[in-house]
Amino acid sequence: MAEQIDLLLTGGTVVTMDHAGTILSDGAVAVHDGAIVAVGPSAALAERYHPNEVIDCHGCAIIPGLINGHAHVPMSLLRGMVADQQLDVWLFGYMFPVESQFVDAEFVYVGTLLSCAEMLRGGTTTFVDMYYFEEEVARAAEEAGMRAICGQTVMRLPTPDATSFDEGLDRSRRFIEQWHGHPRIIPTVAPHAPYTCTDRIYREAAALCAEYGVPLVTHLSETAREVEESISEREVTPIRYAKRVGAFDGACIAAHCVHATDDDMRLLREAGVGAVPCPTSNLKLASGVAPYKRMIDSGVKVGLGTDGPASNDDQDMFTEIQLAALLPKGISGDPTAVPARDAFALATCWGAKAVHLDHLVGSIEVGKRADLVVVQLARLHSAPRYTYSPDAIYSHLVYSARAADVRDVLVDGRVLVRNQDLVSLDERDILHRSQQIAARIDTFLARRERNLLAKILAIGGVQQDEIFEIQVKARLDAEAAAVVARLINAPGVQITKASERTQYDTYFLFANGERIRIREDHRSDPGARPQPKYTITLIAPGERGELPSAIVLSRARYTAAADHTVRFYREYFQPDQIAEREKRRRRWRILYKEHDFAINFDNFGRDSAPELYLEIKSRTWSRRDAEHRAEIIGELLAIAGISEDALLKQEYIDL
Ligand SMILES: CSC[C@H]1O[C@@H](n2cnc3c(O)ncnc32)[C@H](O)[C@@H]1O
Ligand SMILES: [Zn+2]
Repeated sequence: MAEQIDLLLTGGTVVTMDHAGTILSDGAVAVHDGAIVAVGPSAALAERYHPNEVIDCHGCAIIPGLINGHAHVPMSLLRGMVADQQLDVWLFGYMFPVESQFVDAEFVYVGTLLSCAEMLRGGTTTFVDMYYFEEEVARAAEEAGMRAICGQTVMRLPTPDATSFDEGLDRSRRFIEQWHGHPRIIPTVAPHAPYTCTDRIYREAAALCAEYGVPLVTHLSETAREVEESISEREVTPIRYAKRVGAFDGACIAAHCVHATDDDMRLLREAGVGAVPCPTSNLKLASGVAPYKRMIDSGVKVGLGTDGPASNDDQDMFTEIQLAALLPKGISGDPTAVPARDAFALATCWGAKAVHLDHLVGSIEVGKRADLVVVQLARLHSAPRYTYSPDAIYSHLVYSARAADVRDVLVDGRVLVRNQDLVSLDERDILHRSQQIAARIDTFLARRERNLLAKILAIGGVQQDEIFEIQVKARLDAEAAAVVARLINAPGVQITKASERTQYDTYFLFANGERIRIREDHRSDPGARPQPKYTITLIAPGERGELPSAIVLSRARYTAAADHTVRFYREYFQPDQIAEREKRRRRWRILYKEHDFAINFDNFGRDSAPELYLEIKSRTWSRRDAEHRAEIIGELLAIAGISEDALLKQEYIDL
């Protein structure tokens, strides 16, 4: 008598991705209680089973559900927000500031629903995520019916859901406890990357993963710069560093590994770490092309991911598979480098190993969960079909199939997409809610992009010094030393501090008159700090008035420590013009008539042809006080013997 089962998919080309590479041309898959109970010829299974439901798969391939090994699914709401930037500008200039303003539980929930809808329609059934408010990712993935490893992100910087790492770790523990044991959702913790984490963060995250037997998720060796900085700061590559701080003690999923060295690959293989490059994102952020072939050949468990939709910009695993097949060919000149079958394995059986879920998914085999995808084969862009070679189906799936060819999707035997319609999610409602959130971000960015101060504030650490700066400048001649000596030795002048420094200034000039100065300040006087000091200052034109004697009163300067490179700031602010100045400066801080002033003796020239200037400056919060100080500066000029016609009105950058 025929056995009663839940479901039979029949009449399709079954691409099992099992160890033997079995392909059944008129094949069927029997599903019961969420698991695959038989795989075989359609006729045989039709005889053996009495299914409650039959899905006719003629003209289609039945493939294992695709595995997206690295994603930030809520970031679908940031898709298309900024493009064509390097990783640091993209991340520190746009993602982090916008996330800190807008990412909350609702953002994460709606963004995840949007991604789940997109992924399901494109044949992805499992994804590995790392983001904030990860309990909302888990909730949305659960509602969508998908399988997911959900990593609660931790780092040393404050995040949208935690003000410190300790708070983030507590949150991760609560999240893991809440979801641990769920049949499809694996909760875990995800230290963001070596450059945003400390040894302690990795060690404590690894200990938490060990306690619950869940994989640790992280980013490693995504860009060449990351590797260079890791070597110069820690003397090891990010991958060796991750091993040193315990990230590989249990199961680990390492996103990207684009710049993994041969030694790194050995470490990854020995520790059984899953390496998950993200071809589109790695190209779009110009991070590079992962060494797919060398990683595969050296026995590393390799998977594939989309990365977040803000750097991809879609979550179509068919594109990633195609790129993983094409890129190594283009780079090596060897068309056999990563054959279609291997590329397809990266998103199925090998991908499952890379995310440590190969006991459940990744191939169509008896005993595995019924995560299955039905792909139409006879579309305009993929017709006709050849069958003389067993490999032709891989070529078809890798080079011509697209996400839009996916017809039906099952996870755990439950149909989630039927005839290209989402069963578990309300597509129209998700699109509406997504656009509402994006509209708020759009307004915020439109304002911010027009406002340099807001842009500086967005990257953090700014002191809002809205002050009056009173300053006067004079060009000095051969008598310069005598002029300065007269000034600093004058009766009533008390020197409080003296220093010598070389300053390298880069000015960004904007059409509206605003300026940004990035200063590298090296002190050379005895006892000075050995490290240069980097500052970024916004000099807004603000209210600018001139007092007697060419004394300039400017308002609104905002200064912060400059944590990024000049290149970062250039790409982030996109100035209309750039100018550079180098000067040697002797500076005396003096007290005169109970007010403090800075006397700067500046040399822009070479020793053989010095270009000498004297600057007298002071700062205050009050306009009235500024005017009073301007009068005192007039007295100091008289003491120095500087006549009115030696005074300059311009800033150095304008001279
Ligand atoms: C770990 S998710 C949280 C955090 O990571 C940022 N992010 C997204 N994609 C990348 C990437 O490719 N490299 C580094 N960081 C990335 C995202 O904006 C979130 O803030
Ligand atoms: Zn990522």
